Formats: sequence, C-alpha cells, structure tokens
Amino acid sequence: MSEGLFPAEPRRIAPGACHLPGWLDHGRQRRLVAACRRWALPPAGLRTVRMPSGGRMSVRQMSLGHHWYPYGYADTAVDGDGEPVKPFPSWLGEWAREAVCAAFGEAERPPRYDIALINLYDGQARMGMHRDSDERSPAPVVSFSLGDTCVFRFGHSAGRGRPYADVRLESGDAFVFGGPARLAYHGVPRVLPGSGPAWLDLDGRLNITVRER
Ligand SMILES: O=C(O)CCC(=O)C(=O)O
Ligand SMILES: [Fe+2]
Repeated sequence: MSEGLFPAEPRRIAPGACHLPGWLDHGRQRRLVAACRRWALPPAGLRTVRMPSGGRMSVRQMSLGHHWYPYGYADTAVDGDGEPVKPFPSWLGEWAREAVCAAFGEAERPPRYDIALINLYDGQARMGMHRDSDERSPAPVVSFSLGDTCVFRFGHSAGRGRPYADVRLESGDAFVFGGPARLAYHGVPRVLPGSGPAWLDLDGRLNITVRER
C-alpha cells in the first residue's frame, strides 16, 4: 500500500521466501479487484470448499487455468458446479514473473504460470498451515494480497510447527516462495477486519496465488 516516495525494500523472510511490500501500485490493485469481481461470478465462480475430512474451508475460493480441489487439479469445477475453469490471463503471469524478478533477480528459466487460486477472506476466515504441493513444477509461487491486512505465517518444509515468521501482508503486497521455501508450510491465522484501504472499496481480503502446474 506504500505508493509513497520511498518504495519499501524486498524483505527476505527465509531462504527462497521474499516479501515485497506495496508491490502492486494502486492502478494494478484496482484492476485485479475488478477482475476478481468478474471471475467470482458463475460459471465456475467462488465456492465453499469441502475437505475430505468433512470440514469446510472458511475462505471462499476459485481457480483460473486449472481448477484446484482437495487435493489435485482438474479442467472443470469438479467439486463445484462442474463448469469449465476460467482461463488464466497472460497479464497475471507477467506480473508474477516481474515479482519473481524483483525478489530474486532474472530467472534462468522464467516460469510459465498457468494457474491462479483466488481466496476471499471475511473477518473470521483463516487458513490452516499447509503446503502448496499439488503442482508438479518447482516454479516459485507468487501471492498477491488485496484489501484487509492479514497475518501470514511462514514456516519450513519439515512440519507445521515452529520456527515460523508472522508477516503482515497488506493490500498491494506480493510474497514469493520458491527454491528451498517452495514446499514450506504456511497459513493465515488472522485477518484484521476493516484494515484495507478505503479507496479500493473491497470488503474483506482477497489473495491470489499464481502457480505453474
Ligand atoms: O491467503 C494467503 O495469503 C495464502 C493463501 C494460500 O496459502 C493458498 O491459497 O494456498
Ligand atoms: Fe498455500
């Protein structure tokens, strides 16, 4: 959110994990929120995810490019309305590659991003510690946050417990995790309701993770 005189520096959180505060300028934040509003509509729009354990995720979720369900990818919303997943837009892949470059420098092999998972959090929503492990590609995951600030917990790949870092992700922040951090456990223990920027006109928090299948 810091579209100020002094853009914040990238912050290394763990080897392979980098926080880019205020990385999306206001124009890009507005564009991404507007796109999410369109994508959220049916067919294959936002849904509540049921876990194999019987529980439900507290976020509302949808995908672009390939449809994520617990635990795999499909071409249609197999655990939703069954409709074909919406296409992954090339501009979002370009933003993600730019973020990887800002975090770690020019990649030897730039990722060919083809998936976005979109999560909508209300004030009570959380995400438990998990790994993003349903992709075959080792390409870094790029996360974009919009609206309310959250506490993003970023740990390690050996298990859900400590040590971990609690990072505040604000509207416009990017977070990149790849290399030794690609399979690190992470989650969202808390959202701060009403903390998002008024000009964005978004109730709650949106998170978009961009991935390569
Ligand atoms: O909401 C976030 O910041 C993280 C989302 C996440 O970990 C996921 O979609 O796999
Ligand atoms: Fe994740």
